[in-house]
Amino acid sequence: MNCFELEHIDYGYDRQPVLRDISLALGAGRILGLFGHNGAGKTTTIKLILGLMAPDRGRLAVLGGQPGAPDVARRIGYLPENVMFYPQLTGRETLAHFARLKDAPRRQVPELLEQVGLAEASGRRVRTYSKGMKQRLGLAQALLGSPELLMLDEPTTGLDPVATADLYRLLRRLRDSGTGIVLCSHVLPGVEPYIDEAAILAGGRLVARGNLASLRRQAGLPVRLKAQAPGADELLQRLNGNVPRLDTVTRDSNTIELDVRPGDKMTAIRSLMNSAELDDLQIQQPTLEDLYCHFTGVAGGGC
Ligand SMILES: Nc1ncnc2c1ncn2[C@@H]1O[C@H](COP(=O)(O)OP(=O)(O)OP(=O)(O)O)[C@@H](O)[C@H]1O
Repeated sequence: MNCFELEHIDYGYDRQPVLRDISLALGAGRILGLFGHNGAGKTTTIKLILGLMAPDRGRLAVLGGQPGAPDVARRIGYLPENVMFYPQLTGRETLAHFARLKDAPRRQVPELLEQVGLAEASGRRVRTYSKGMKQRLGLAQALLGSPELLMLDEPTTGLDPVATADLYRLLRRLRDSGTGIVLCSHVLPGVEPYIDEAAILAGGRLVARGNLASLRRQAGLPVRLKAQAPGADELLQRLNGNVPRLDTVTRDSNTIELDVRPGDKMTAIRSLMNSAELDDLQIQQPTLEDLYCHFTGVAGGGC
């Protein structure tokens, strides 16, 4: 069973279209990165999955049922973009309050506070928490009830690099235990190793979706090769004889740096490896940021 299935969804606020013809599904035990500029419709997509509003057109199934139905809603964890708490409650009291609302086991309260690194601060009032601590408390709240589908809207906001890495490791563990996760963000650096697939929204449409390998195939962006050799000139000449289309070349006396088309990559690598002088070779595939810029650019947005 998929965590959710959206088929040809349209949605607009006050008849202003925001989402158009969105089809997207998430399987159990997968992490989907949902990306788009500010206002692209990421939060709106999440709210439709939560059942907070109904699509104008299209079919939407969540955890095999109707979005918003009580037996579906209690199996979903959600971290909103701007998480709000009662400032006078402690972290522990806050989580206990949400556990009651969600009908989640009380024993999860200390376990989750420990898991998000707030065990020591759990007796402090939330008004004394930093932004990152509030964000972690929000994450603990989303994890109450061991959700089958976890949706996180900009979860790294306010987190320092160590806390961000901790969050991604935690998400990986949850994914490995079968949770489907949507990671919604306009912050791309660092997220690439942790997602199984990406969906890119631009202009209200889903302009790309798939795993990174398939997005790279679809985009056909050049692969960058960086080679170091004492006779870089000679290396370049040999390469020019073997690789039909080099897009760009920059070099100094010991380095050549060039972009080759994906189909020419292996020919270029073999040619470089055949050189006895080659000291070092680095291969840089297009990054998630490159792919994002490509697909939003094609849709008329750009980076
Ligand atoms: N309650 C609302 N009433 C009217 N328009 C809205 C409402 N909520 C969102 N919008 C509009 O819908 C569009 C999509 O907003 P949404 O919040 O889904 O984008 P987002 O991709 O999550 O953006 P961000 O990265 O800034 O959070 C925007 O143009 C926004 O102004």
